Amino acid sequence: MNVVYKNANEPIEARVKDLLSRMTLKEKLGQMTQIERSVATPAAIRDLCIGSVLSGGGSKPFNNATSADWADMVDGLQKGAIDSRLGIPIFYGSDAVHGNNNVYGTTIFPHNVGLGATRDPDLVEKIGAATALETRASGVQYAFAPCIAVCKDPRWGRCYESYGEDTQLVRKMTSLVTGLQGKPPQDHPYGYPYVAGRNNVMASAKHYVGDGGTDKGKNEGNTIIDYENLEKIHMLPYQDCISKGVCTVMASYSSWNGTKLHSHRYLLTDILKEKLGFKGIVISDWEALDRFHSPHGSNYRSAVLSAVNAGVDMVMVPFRYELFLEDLSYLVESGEISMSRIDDAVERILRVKFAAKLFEYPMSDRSLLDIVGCKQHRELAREAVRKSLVLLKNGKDPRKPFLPLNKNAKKILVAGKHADDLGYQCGGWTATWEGTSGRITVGTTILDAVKEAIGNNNTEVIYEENPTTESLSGQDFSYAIVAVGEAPYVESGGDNSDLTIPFNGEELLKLVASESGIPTLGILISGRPLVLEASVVEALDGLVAGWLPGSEGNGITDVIFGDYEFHGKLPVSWFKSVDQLPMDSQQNLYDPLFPIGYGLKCKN
Ligand SMILES: OC[C@@H]1[C@@H](O)[C@H](O)[C@@H](O)c2nc(CNc3ccccc3)cn21
Repeated sequence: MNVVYKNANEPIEARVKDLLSRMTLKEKLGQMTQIERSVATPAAIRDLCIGSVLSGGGSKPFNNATSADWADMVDGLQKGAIDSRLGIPIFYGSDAVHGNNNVYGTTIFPHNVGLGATRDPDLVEKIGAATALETRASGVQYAFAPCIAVCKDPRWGRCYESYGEDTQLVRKMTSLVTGLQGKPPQDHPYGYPYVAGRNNVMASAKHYVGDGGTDKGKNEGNTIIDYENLEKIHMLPYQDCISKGVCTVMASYSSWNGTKLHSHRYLLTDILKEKLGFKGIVISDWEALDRFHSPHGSNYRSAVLSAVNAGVDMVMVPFRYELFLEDLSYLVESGEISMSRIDDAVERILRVKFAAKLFEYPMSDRSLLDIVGCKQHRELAREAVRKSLVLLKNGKDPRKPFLPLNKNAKKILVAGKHADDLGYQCGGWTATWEGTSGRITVGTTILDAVKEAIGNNNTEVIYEENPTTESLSGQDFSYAIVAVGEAPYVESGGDNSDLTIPFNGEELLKLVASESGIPTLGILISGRPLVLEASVVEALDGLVAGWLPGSEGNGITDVIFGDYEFHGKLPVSWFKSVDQLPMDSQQNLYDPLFPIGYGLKCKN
């Protein structure tokens, strides 16, 4: 007998209609439920017809779990789904936001602020394709990326997750969706979800809408702006993602003029689904419904009512899923949530699952394991690092450029807290949610890269994380490379209103460059512009914004030693003082230290 929904030759909409008609209410509500790995079991997934499982930032089977360990975990949960009455597969979501960064040994690409500095959408598309391969190798079919926030204020703790402050730049970088999902055929229907095949993942355009425009950059805050500017500044990148067939859109924790996005029917349904024609899934953010009321998690049924009726199709619960299902079931039985709303949500979920070919390929493809952290991907990441670095100063005298540095110098000092710390280089959303210090995965630090670049020359490389005038005196260094910057942070933990260089970074730059009088290149490893006193810039011979480059530190030495030319241009305005924030490059009063788009070349 031809069971339409099980037949891959049937049109997707026919499969959706057939499967929906076979589902009980309980199964439909289960599909709208996304739960966290730590509370997921094959039995619960089977019995409740759970639609999806996720790893919250850093949630993994065990420490240093490899891609194969992840694939074992995901496949184990998928078996529960396949054993359910109708055999509807789950999709497993993870924040693969700069590579498959939760997993040990994967390629870690520069965070989005650095990719914005490249101005290279083709490169970003390739990064998406590489990320998709390494993500699928771990069994994960769904990446919570790209973040297409237009970050208008660097005080925002998620500034580094944004490609920049300019809408048109962010629009170009939505090419990541095509890299992750694959390129839809010419005749692909507008707004319809698309995934090319097993080497691709579903993407999530986030966080809809205006997350990067909140007042004073407060994370999960309030974006105070009229609709015309909300659309012009923050919504246009969603149109680009929808036109590329993005499978999901994640709602923002933030509010628009005082109303939470997660309960905003006009923006989620009237605009996103109806006006913009989005046919995929609107997914909530983590515990977003628990944050509707105070105390956290209170009045939950009311939050479920608001969010689902506003247009949220799948809820990233992620822990209290029995309560979610109980409340949702009550609200449907009572008629406060209509069956047509439930059917719309479930149709969208099934549509994405059929489009992603999950019914045909529910299990991981172990043949992909060899591609994880492979040379080709690391070379791509190294290219991205090269192209992301922005040269802000090159010499105290324009006629005497300081860079490129001499690989055959007699004696080089490498210093600073960020010179030999892979975790700091990678930033947040790496190995753990917040990110950490140290050798957190496979990669090359700045110090490693300097030593590799110097090779067997007679050059002496001295490393001191925290030198003093005493330790430096009489050492006769040819020059110094001093890497300073931010420790990793994430979300509200990164909200910061003074934006000075942590760990006394400015003092160290001054100590090496002026007090010790060593010709010095400063490298700033940070997710955003930081305060640079004029005296510090003046004291330095060279200054480079390195952003959060990820695992391939060689990309940094490629350009500072002149094997490649600098390419990067600022994706954000570099303020003189935080009193100037938020900066607007369109205003006459615009008076940055370095303007958006600024970036020197080495050789001219
Ligand atoms: O990891 C899933 C999502 C991620 O995709 C979103 O971009 C991000 O907003 C997000 N945040 C959390 C967890 N947030 C959290 C905040 C405070 C305490 C515990 C968790 C999960 N997620």
